[in-house]
Amino acid sequence: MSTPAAPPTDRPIVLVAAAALIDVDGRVLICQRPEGKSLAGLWEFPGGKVEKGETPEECLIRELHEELGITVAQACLAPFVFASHTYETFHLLMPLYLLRRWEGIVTAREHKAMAWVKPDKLCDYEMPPADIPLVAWLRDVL
Ligand SMILES: Nc1nc2c([nH]c(=O)n2[C@H]2C[C@H](O)[C@@H](COP(=O)(O)OP(=O)(O)OP(=O)(O)O)O2)c(=O)[nH]1
Ligand SMILES: [Mg+2]
Repeated sequence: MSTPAAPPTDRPIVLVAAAALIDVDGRVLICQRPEGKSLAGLWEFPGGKVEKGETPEECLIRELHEELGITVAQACLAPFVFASHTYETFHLLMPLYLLRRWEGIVTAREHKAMAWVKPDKLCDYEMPPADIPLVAWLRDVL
């Protein structure tokens, strides 16, 4: 017997593009969300909401420049895994790309703090619930 369909909701699907920057020692960059924003204080992968008319890759190149001050070539963005998570007011769909090459010095321009973390230590940082499965994938692959 098939499961009855869930009743429709008006919860929008929000598309967010994010990147796991990986340094030469295999550490991953996470950034702490600033006060005054949703999920403040939690550690996330840099990135942001895909705007109208943008591809996820264009969005990510823009966001990484705004948030970290780096220049990224589209060819260096390697699609990895995605998060699909229901929050109270929206459903998050978030592709995560791996990124090992960029130009410029990574600087926390909009975040409260940033950290380069070995994959097996990411669990020491509180991250949004949507990110938990992504951390497991990174631990397996890196
Ligand atoms: N960037 C990012 N966002 C995440 C992660 N995990 C997670 O649940 N989110 C959520 C938090 C937010 O609801 C949404 C991203 O929105 P945001 O506020 O950072 O978007 P943005 O950078 O475009 O900023 P804004 O212009 O809307 O202020 O996705 C993550 O690892 N990285
Ligand atoms: Mg952002």
